[in-house]
Amino acid sequence: MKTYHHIDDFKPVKNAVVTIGTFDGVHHGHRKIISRIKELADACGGETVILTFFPHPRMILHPEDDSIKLINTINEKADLLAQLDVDHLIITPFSRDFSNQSPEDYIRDVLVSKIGTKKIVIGYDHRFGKDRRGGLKDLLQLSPVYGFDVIEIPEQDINEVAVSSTRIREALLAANIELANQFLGYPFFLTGKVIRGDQIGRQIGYPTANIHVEERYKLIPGDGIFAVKVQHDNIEYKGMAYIGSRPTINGMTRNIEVNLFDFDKEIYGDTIRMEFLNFIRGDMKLNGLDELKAQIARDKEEVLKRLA
Ligand SMILES: Cc1cc2nc3c(=O)[nH]c(=O)nc-3n(C[C@H](O)[C@H](O)[C@H](O)COP(=O)(O)O)c2cc1C
Ligand SMILES: Nc1ncnc2c1ncn2[C@@H]1O[C@H](COP(=O)(O)OP(=O)(O)O)[C@@H](O)[C@H]1O
Repeated sequence: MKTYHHIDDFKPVKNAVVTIGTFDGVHHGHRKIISRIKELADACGGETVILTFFPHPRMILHPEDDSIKLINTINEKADLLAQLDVDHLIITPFSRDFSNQSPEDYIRDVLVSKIGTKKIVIGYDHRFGKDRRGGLKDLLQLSPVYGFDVIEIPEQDINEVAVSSTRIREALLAANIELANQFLGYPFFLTGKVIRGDQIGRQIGYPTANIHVEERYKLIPGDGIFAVKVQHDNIEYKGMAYIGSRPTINGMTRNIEVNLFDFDKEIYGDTIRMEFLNFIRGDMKLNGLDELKAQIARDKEEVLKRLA
């Protein structure tokens, strides 16, 4: 898959089969749409193109605004789409200029001239152009003029996509990993850098790599203890993760930490990827470090059972 960080970097391709959307999560519903464009492209010897928008204007205008939470970072999304063998991913900033184009200009300049659209697969309710004035109707009207086909994704499929995204976000926020993963069709994951913590972990025999996720818009699951798989330096480890504010030691910050099994290396500054597989239990305020240590030992047994 080729990725372009601006629409202007893309050179129109022959027989572009295009779809447009956010594709947050790249879940079951999204995969169905992607299968559709791949089938259409195969049938006409064309190439699949996904047009997605990033960053959201709210992120640029209000960088301190933390309210946007997404299942995937833009890089994670690109990786997931690459795994699905999409040919081209165009990531374009949702700038004022871009959104101020009239529907007609958008169709002619972006879809036809810049992308070379021959077929567009689009949700029944998709809106574009200034004040979101453009829609399916405009595409259908102009399709004979510019020689492309419009394939509508019916309401039922679009609703399924929206419902899945909402359910996944809600499930993750409620630490219901199994349900989120069921909707996603793959284990939810995050990626971050290992930073220094209070170095209490090693004192109780469970060192934990504290993970800093750079993208503030990445959705972090609700508090709890999780069975995880961690990739570090192309090796996969089993482990147990903790998300919470460490009430036992009156922690001040919400941490993402992981104790890796059969591992004993200093990895500060390294990047790790963590896949969430099971929820084990909720966060608790234990009575001192000895109780915490005993509880973590029980957690480990439970995690090993789940990951067996
Ligand atoms: C499997 C596991 C379960 C944990 N459960 C709790 C808990 O229930 N309550 C709590 O306050 N901290 C819990 N912690 C977090 C510990 O308090 C934390 O790892 C410890 O303070 C070390 O922090 P440090 O990495 O900053 O040194 C848990 C950690 C792990 C790895
Ligand atoms: N099995 C392990 N799991 C996680 N981190 C480990 C492990 N073994 C060694 N480490 C190292 O120890 C660090 C965690 O130790 P800890 O005492 O909890 O310190 P900190 O509070 O700085 O995280 C990790 O960042 C990593 O560099």
